Amino acid sequence: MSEQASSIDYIMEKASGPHFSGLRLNGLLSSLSSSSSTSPTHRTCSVSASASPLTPKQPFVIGVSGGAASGKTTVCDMIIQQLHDHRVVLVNQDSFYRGLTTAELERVHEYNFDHPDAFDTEQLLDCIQKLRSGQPYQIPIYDFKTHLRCSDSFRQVNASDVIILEGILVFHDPSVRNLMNMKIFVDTDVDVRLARRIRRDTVERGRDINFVLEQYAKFVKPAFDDFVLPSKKYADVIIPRGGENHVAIDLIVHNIESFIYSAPGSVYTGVDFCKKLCGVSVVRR
Ligand SMILES: Nc1ncnc2c1ncn2[C@@H]1O[C@H](COP(=O)(O)OP(=O)(O)O)[C@@H](O)[C@H]1O
Ligand SMILES: Nc1ccn([C@@H]2O[C@H](COP(=O)(O)O)[C@@H](O)[C@H]2O)c(=O)n1
Repeated sequence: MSEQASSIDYIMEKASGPHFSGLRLNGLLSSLSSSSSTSPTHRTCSVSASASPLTPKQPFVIGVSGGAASGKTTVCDMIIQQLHDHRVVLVNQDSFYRGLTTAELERVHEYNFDHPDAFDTEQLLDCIQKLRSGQPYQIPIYDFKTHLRCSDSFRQVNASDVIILEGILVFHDPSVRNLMNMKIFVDTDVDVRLARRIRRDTVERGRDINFVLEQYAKFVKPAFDDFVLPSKKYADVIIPRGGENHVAIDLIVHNIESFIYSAPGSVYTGVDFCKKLCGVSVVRR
């Protein structure tokens, strides 16, 4: 054990006598989180109480929405990196795209991938409900080049402390949205999103520039205005500039950790949380 960790243990043990009542973390954390959520100016560090209350050891569910190429995946990766002491699973809404039929494939230029009906939301809901109740799930694998799902392989996902659900329309369906304990919207300038999309779709997805621009004007932009932007109002936290915004990401991670450490039935103790605040790595019991 490092010198820093052992001295924190010493301080906590010393404080655990008659004075310990002043250090009850559950009370401290709930009062901190309720005070931050009451003021609109502090919304960036509040956590939604909209989902049903967490039961012991139930995973913390985070929804991350925003326009295509806004930086959702990048923000999720940064959160996951910082939560390295915990079991975190990332679920992409993209994995639940319906595979196109032969007739749809023949007229792919006319297919709207940005409409809510393009996703199998029933299956996505089933996935989040199972993961939330601690069961494993086999997530489909979607191929953006063929517009089909892999018929014989899946990504096996196991029980975790935190579930992050990322996608353009994860706030659209109320039954999916209501499973979330925290909702984040990544807010990136429209020109930046389009520039990134052109690069990604031509370089990584092997698409023709004319297809990309036509799809953008016909489907992506209108669907952003009709479905994605209106769902921004459900967000608890709005991150301007996505992954560049380290301050917002640090605040979010801190808030998630305070919930993990104070959840009823948590495997962590108050000492763990104090260690974490002091920058000491905490190992799961
Ligand atoms: N802050 C950033 N600066 C530069 N490029 C970025 C930044 N964030 C994301 N990107 C790039 O933009 C593209 C889309 O980002 P991604 O995180 O996958 O967005 P989304 O998941 O919203 O589609 C990727 O190629 C990624 O590398
Ligand atoms: N076969 C497909 C499926 C989806 N798209 C586009 O992907 C975008 C959403 O993905 P992000 O990772 O950027 O959130 C969406 O705007 C769809 O138009 C596609 O082009 N082809």
